[in-house]
Amino acid sequence: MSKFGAHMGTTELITELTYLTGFGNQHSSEAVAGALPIGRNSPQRAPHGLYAELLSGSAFTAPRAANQRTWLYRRRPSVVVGGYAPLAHAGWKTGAAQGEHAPPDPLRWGPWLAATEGDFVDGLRSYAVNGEPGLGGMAALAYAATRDMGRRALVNADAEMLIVPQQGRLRLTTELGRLDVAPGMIALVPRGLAFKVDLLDGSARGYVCENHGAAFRLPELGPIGSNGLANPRDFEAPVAWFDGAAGEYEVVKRYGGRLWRATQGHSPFNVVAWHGNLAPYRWDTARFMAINTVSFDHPDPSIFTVLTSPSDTPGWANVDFVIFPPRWMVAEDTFRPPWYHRNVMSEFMGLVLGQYDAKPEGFKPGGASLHNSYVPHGPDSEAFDKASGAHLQPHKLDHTLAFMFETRWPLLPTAWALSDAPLETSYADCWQGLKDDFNA
Ligand SMILES: O=C(O)Cc1cc(O)ccc1O
Ligand SMILES: [Fe+2]
Repeated sequence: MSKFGAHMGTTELITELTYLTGFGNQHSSEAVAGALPIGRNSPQRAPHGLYAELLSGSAFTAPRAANQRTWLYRRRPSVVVGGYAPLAHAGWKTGAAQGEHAPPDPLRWGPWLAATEGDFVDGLRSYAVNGEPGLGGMAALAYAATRDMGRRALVNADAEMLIVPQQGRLRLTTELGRLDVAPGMIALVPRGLAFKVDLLDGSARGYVCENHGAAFRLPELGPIGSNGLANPRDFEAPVAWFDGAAGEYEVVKRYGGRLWRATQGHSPFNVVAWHGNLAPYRWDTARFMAINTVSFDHPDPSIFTVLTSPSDTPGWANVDFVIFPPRWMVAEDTFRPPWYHRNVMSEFMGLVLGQYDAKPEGFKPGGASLHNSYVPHGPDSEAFDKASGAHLQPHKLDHTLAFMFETRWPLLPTAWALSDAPLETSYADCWQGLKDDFNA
């Protein structure tokens, strides 16, 4: 039984894997007793004949609160890999240079079904991109997989990867150990860490945010105080685990907005012990302590921020990860769904489960929408009529999970998103029924 008890509801999990808890903690883990050096990081000879290797997520001189690094004690250092050659890919795009012109229309896609068999890497498709790998920005992607990655690893040197499963449980094997991730949970893989995705249910589908900017962190809580929203202790990191099986491995590397591949004669998942505060995590959205009005009005969606990647301008996120979880609606004399709005920030949304209150029928689980910078949007006519006529009682929005990647830079849809993906041709029609009801 996992640490997430059955009482949490959305994600009855999975296996007996064990985890270390606490976002950003200084974790320590060893798969073999004595593999972790005590009192120093680089002894003349590391224990058990292992190699010491440092993985940093921040400049050495970053302020202590933002400093991230982990020491790995492994059977061979990751420099032992063959030469890289370019690898073609059907639809993984990153950076504004790989996007198309963004039309000033709202865009929405139905659930995507991959036409071909493939693993997690094969099944990545970018909906929308901005920024530039190495400098900042993000990409919003879909994934669909019908095969394990098996003896294939991915190293994304361009971006941290936030994975949002929508169908099918995943087993992530990372250099630091294994994580089981079900729909309703998310996984966060640090930039530059090797990992692979195997399928616990035979197939899987979901979303990915590639974050080219500052690493995701928990948002400040301000007047909320010292508890609430996503709580640090609910983030689970893996314990050290290594792959003993000999044989060839393919390493796929995202580097400079391009994909590369190399082969090596051993598994990259050969880390016997590690310690540090740069680690992959899983987190169950059912653990989100939602805060909202208990009087009136609809608060800004920033109240639902799980993780934020700040930019260099205070308050203007490179990307925020925001969820719309099950919650009670109690506002009095209030139009409860989102208001109509035009925002400077750009909003990419996905739906894991159920219905989203602003678009009860039109937005499908597995679908996606893009309301770009200054593109007007809000509840469709159906949602408006329902909410403005509703008898306002406490009401539970249940069996629902929508999310948003919100970024300060406009998102450019990709060629795939505009042509091959299930783009709706008349999305904007969902607002045409909003009549002029003015009566003077
Ligand atoms: O557009 C959306 O559906 C996302 C959203 C939700 C909300 O409650 C307020 C603003 C906002 O952009
Ligand atoms: Fe919005």
